[in-house]
Amino acid sequence: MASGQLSRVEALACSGCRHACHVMLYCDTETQLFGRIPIRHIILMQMRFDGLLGFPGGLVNPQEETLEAGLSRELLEEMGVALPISVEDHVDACYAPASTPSPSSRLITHFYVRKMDEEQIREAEIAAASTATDHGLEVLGMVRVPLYTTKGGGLASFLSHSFIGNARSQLLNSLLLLVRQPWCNPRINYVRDILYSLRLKI
Ligand SMILES: O=c1[nH]cnc2c1ncn2[C@H]1C[C@H](O)[C@@H](COP(=O)(O)OP(=O)(O)O)O1
Repeated sequence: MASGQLSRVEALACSGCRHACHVMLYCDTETQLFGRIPIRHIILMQMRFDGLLGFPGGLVNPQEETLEAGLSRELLEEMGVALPISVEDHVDACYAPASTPSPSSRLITHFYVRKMDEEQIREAEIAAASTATDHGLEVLGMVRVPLYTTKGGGLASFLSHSFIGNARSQLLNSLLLLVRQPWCNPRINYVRDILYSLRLKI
């Protein structure tokens, strides 16, 4: 485990720590941009009220509910859909940079990754812009991550925006996990190629 990272159990053992849970929802897709650029995956992020990009989710109090139940509750508010999140979807927990001198009140950010069907992703996008109570308030809109390069743009441009907390590294680490899955289609090596071409440390 990399330094600063915690297991779910270690994170929950921190008495007094605050916990934030966020999730990367994604699916495979056959659709092509301009009918020729494969999109391959739809990965959902959101434009937050503060103008920063992040993943759906929020603060959870483990004294009152499980991390996963709290994350599902946040998803209902932000995306208008009740998506069950399980412990198996938990991929990472780490301390957020300290904003207070007291280590016991530090924020731990938990990250989940959940694969869905394309139909479910599309339904969630529609609900997020229609029935979600946070729409236009805490959440200005869902955005898809462009997983390709275009002349002067694509993933590189997306990554040059401002992200909340460690959301940018959560995205990059998840992309790398995605390409390392044994079941992964070799086509997906394009992600590794893109990250190399961006000279990102991977
Ligand atoms: O996407 C994220 N990745 C990592 N950390 C994040 C992300 N979004 C927010 N955060 C951090 C920074 C925030 O202060 C806390 C709480 O998150 P937030 O979503 O703003 O919580 P509420 O909706 O206010 O419950 O987590």
